[in-house]
Amino acid sequence: MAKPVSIEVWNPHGKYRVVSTKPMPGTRWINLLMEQDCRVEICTQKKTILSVEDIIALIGDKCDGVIGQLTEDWGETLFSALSRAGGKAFSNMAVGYNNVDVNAANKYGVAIGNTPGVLTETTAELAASLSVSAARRIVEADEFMRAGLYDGWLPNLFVGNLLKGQTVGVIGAGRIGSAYARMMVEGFKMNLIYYDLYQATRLEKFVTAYAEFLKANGEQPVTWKRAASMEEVLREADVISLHPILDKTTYHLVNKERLAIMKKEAVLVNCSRGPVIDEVALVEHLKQNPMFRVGLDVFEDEPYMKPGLADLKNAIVVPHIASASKWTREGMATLAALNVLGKIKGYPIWSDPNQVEPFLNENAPPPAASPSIVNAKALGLPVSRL
Ligand SMILES: NC(=O)c1ccc[n+]([C@@H]2O[C@H](COP(=O)([O-])OP(=O)(O)OC[C@H]3O[C@@H](n4cnc5c(N)ncnc54)[C@H](O)[C@@H]3O)[C@@H](O)[C@H]2O)c1
Ligand SMILES: O=C(O)[C@H](O)CO
Repeated sequence: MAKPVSIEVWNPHGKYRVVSTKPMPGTRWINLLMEQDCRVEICTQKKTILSVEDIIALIGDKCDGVIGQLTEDWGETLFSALSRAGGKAFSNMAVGYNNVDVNAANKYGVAIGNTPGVLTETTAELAASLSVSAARRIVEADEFMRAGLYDGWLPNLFVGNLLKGQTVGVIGAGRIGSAYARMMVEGFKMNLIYYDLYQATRLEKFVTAYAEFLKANGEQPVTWKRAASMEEVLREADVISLHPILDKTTYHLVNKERLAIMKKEAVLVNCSRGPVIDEVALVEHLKQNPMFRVGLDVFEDEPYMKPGLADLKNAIVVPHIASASKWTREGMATLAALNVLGKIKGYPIWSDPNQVEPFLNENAPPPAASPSIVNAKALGLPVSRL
């Protein structure tokens, strides 16, 4: 039997019981739920990653919906517990939902929400920051200064890579991959090569138009290419950023063999999910190739790093903060709450989960719809006509 968990309660007499497994930024999400007759219970347990047993205790005997986190294992056990408690909806406060067994949710008729769009630019900005920081050795240089080692300008001090005119490679050119590509192409005048299962038409159009603009101004135009294979990107690009979803097809997408075909001075950035890279192979590659650099926001066995990674100067490591801007995190909380609320209230599903702005406007009530339910089709949920 799991120990009781500590909770904070809002609107104790609300008709519907909604549980959030973590305190989330902002108060709009709480207010929106309370306004619609929800009693909101927030787990305040001082434990970063809740176990399945902790969450079962939180769900209790009656629970209409749960807002959860990407660190939690939402599978058969939790969906059956939620269903027994009368629950109809679960939403991750994240766009990625590789921690959720959607088939198990379908079996119990539980709608699964995620939070796309609101974190696209914030995440792409961190990927761009890691790219520049790795290319220009910013973290190493900062540590050097703080250690009191700087005793004057030197021609060879922390020499890194120029981005302008080099090639940026994007693997997974969806929402975030495309936003990142635009930042690197427009901001640093890099050429683009990308690999995705689908054609990124809007991205291609953007780069074409930007190239024409540069040409008209007498500057060298940028170029783009959709690669036929991932290997082509790895071979040709100087900076490579990974932005696919994590599934069976992307697990260890970057492995020992693929690292070996990359340029010796390439920069590799990962703001997707840790297991997309074989981290043991990466540590070995970094040791053998000191001019190869990485910027990592995510790790294979989060919160842990593979042995040796933390000692390497050619690795920049940050703790899964790519979506951590105030506006984005508050927006993620709002979207997650509205996903759960929408299902409880029997609202339809928003027709385009890429266009979630109407839900984020603080000056107007949100549309009567769930912003993004990933198993809407499987559950036969109606789509909003708004
Ligand atoms: N580090 C963070 O804090 C953070 C923040 C946001 C998102 N993410 C991760 O980023 C992922 C992408 O988010 P998004 O909003 O851009 O999603 P998206 O669905 O818009 O983009 C994912 C892209 O990956 C492509 N893809 C899928 N399988 C592929 C394969 N085998 N090879 C190449 N491409 C493949 C898809 O076609 C799609 O274009 C999320 O699933 C999440 O895991 C991480
Ligand atoms: O998938 C996501 O949304 C991230 O990992 C957290 O923002």
